[in-house]
Amino acid sequence: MIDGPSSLQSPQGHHNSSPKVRRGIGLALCERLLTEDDQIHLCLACRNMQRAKAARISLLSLHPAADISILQVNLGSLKSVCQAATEVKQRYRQVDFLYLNAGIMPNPCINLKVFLSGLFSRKVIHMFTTGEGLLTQKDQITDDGLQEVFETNVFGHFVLIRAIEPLLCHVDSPSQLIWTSSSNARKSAFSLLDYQHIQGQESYSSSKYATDLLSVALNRHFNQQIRIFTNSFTITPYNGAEALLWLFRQKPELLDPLLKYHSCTSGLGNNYVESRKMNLEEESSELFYQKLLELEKQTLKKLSESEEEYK
Ligand SMILES: NC(=O)C1=CN([C@@H]2O[C@H](COP(=O)(O)OP(=O)(O)OC[C@H]3O[C@@H](n4cnc5c(N)ncnc54)[C@H](OP(=O)(O)O)[C@@H]3O)[C@@H](O)[C@H]2O)C=CC1
Ligand SMILES: CC(C)=CCC[C@@H](C)[C@H]1CC[C@H]2C3=C(CC[C@]12C)[C@@]1(C)CCC(=O)[C@@H](C)[C@@H]1CC3
Repeated sequence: MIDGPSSLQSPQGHHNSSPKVRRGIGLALCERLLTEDDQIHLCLACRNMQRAKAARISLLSLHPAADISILQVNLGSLKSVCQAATEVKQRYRQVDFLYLNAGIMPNPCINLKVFLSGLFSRKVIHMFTTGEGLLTQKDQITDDGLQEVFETNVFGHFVLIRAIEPLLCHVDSPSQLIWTSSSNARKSAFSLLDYQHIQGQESYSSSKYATDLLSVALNRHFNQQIRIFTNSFTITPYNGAEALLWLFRQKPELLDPLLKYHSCTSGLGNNYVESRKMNLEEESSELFYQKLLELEKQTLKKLSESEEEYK
């Protein structure tokens, strides 16, 4: 099984030999999965090996008998994604659960006007749970020539899924693909004509809506995977992992691919999962899927040509 990257960081943010564990949803999920069943094999796919090792040590301190391995992957680099996929195919015959957890929101900037008017309106709870229209981000371009938020949150995952497809599609024991979206996903922030969100300033909202769209198309094409979402601004990573853990226990064939599963916390602090219909059309999901197949073809060709040049 592969988990999304763990969230670990040294106290000052730079990497040293013993980084402090920064607890994100990925690590909280691993802890909860092992508490549920410590016989599973966990593979932590992380971009930073120091943090991955520290995450492994932290998990082993709680579950000494656990079987945990690590793998390097930077989702913002197609070369790294392809190398990771090759490594996965060498190591495993099947992946039962693929949790796609990594997601970035670089340089967030709060719109104070929207925040203050939201604070004194009836939409205050909606604002705090979805952050709708509250934040803008400054995106940048990766070495692959793609928008960083799009490549990290969407395209890197997409290429990885497709590259390890043979390990996911076993007829007798289908795999589950669980992809973390957000309640910040917004249709109006996304455009099929600008799916990388080059022109706007809400790349995070756009990328999470793209995740929702893709999950529907992936489900249609593979019919074995499911998609998930972590709701609202999570008070703790433990709460944020609620829906992810709940999905671990579900039979995928009983889940509706047009629903999103939200991790929620009540006023009394109890966690629960709520499903809500996604605001999307299946035709758009298919169109987007086809566009990504085309982009994958182009970018992988460019990558292999540049690798040939360096030989
Ligand atoms: N926190 C919240 O309120 C909510 C979060 N979400 C979503 O949940 C997911 C996890 O969020 P959370 O735990 O809060 O966030 P964190 O920032 O704590 O964790 C995100 C993880 O993604 C990893 N990552 C970032 N970029 C890359 C990359 N290029 N390649 C590989 N891994 C990468 C980071 O690795 P590294 O340790 O190297 O930085 C980090 O471990 C995200 O997808 C987020 O969008 C959704 C709704 C609400
Ligand atoms: C300036 C003061 C006093 C408060 C600002 C609060 C915001 C920083 C905060 C309110 C709602 C939050 C939120 C998110 C980020 C931080 C807020 C805007 C997210 C956008 C984080 C990532 C997600 O995926 C969303 C679900 C969150 C929605 C709510």
